[in-house]
Amino acid sequence: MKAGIIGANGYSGVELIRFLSNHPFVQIEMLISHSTSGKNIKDLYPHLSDVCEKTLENVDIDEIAERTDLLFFAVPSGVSQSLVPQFLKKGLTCIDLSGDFRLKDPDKYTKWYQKPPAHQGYLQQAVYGLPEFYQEQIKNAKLIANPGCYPTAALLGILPAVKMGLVNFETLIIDGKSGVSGAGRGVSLGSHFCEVNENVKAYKIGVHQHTPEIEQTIQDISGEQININFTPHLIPMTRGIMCTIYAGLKKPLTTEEVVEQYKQFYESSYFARVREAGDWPATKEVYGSNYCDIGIVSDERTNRVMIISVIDNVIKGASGQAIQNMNLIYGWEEWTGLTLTPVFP
Ligand SMILES: NC(=O)C1=CN([C@@H]2O[C@H](COP(=O)(O)OP(=O)(O)OC[C@H]3O[C@@H](n4cnc5c(N)ncnc54)[C@H](OP(=O)(O)O)[C@@H]3O)[C@@H](O)[C@H]2O)C=CC1
Ligand SMILES: CC(=O)N[C@@H](CCC(=O)OP(=O)(O)O)C(=O)O
Repeated sequence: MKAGIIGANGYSGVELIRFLSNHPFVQIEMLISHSTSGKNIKDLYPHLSDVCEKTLENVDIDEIAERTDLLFFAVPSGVSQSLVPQFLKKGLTCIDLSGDFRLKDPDKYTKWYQKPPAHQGYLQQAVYGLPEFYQEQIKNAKLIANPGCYPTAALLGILPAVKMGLVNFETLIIDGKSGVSGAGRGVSLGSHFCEVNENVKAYKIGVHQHTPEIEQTIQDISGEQININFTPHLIPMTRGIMCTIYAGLKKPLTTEEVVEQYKQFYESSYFARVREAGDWPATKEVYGSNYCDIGIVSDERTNRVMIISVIDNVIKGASGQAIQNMNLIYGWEEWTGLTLTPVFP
């Protein structure tokens, strides 16, 4: 199978190159970039020397459609929606890492992304690429809306409790912390070393674009309307996301009881690892891997459950999950090319 990457010179793009270079059934056919076409990827990223030394190419719809079977879109929201439909019409499978096709309601996209939405038909066609919950739909998809990084960590943490009917939704609070690579390779004041180092900063409180994505998926799984409180923070590390989730329990349960239910729930999910009672995950324990690690505490004093969920934002939060989705579409084992042990220390 021949794959292309649009936005190959960004952080998610180079992670896709790393995984696809090790994938037994995929050949990287084209690396595409609009600002660095003509350059060799190894000159932009020397760590790819001898691994992938392809020249970046321009966006040429007909040529891309002729040479590739599947395209990854590792470009910003607003850009994907102008490109994806042209390739869908030519029969290619499209996996979009941006937020352009995640929200089913175009008005919500306009409100939270402050941009015009993609055409409604494509929003309806897109399958939300969270394999632990939408595996059957993903297998038949032509267009995948790969989840956002915070929603991946938050949803893998809370959705089992939602699906098993353990928690009250009106009390749901999600506190997210992200490493700086979540903002991409582009330079900005917010990701400047002096602004991030020795600092912890909350941002986009109450207006973060991942809020409606988390709400939409919880509503889809539960069938109930919900509004959440979500507060993202930028912290001085390169990779990793931790979401700490607080929810009221419908009936009292011990930590051991909730842990046991989560373990059973994720028994057949390769990439979701549930910790034993009293063991809480840290971002370094999933660094460089496609795992999501989940720790749970039931606070019997407040009758709340607290769930700690960690991922590598560029992998399970972006490129690794995109490869997992590709594997499901092509009928390969979901872990093909993704069985990397986390890098520690
Ligand atoms: N980093 C992360 O942890 C995560 C990222 N994502 C999403 O993945 C996508 C890529 O993110 P990331 O790799 O971090 O971003 P980067 O900023 O590192 O890379 C962005 C890429 O988009 C391309 N690009 C930018 N503007 C345009 C344009 N107008 N037309 C065509 N290409 C363009 C750039 O190429 P060029 O230099 O040629 O302009 C570059 O390759 C985004 O939608 C992001 O939200 C999702 C989850 C997590
Ligand atoms: C640290 C950091 O800045 N993270 C980014 C994540 C953006 C992202 O993944 O964008 P999508 O909307 O395409 O999902 C943010 O919080 O906006």
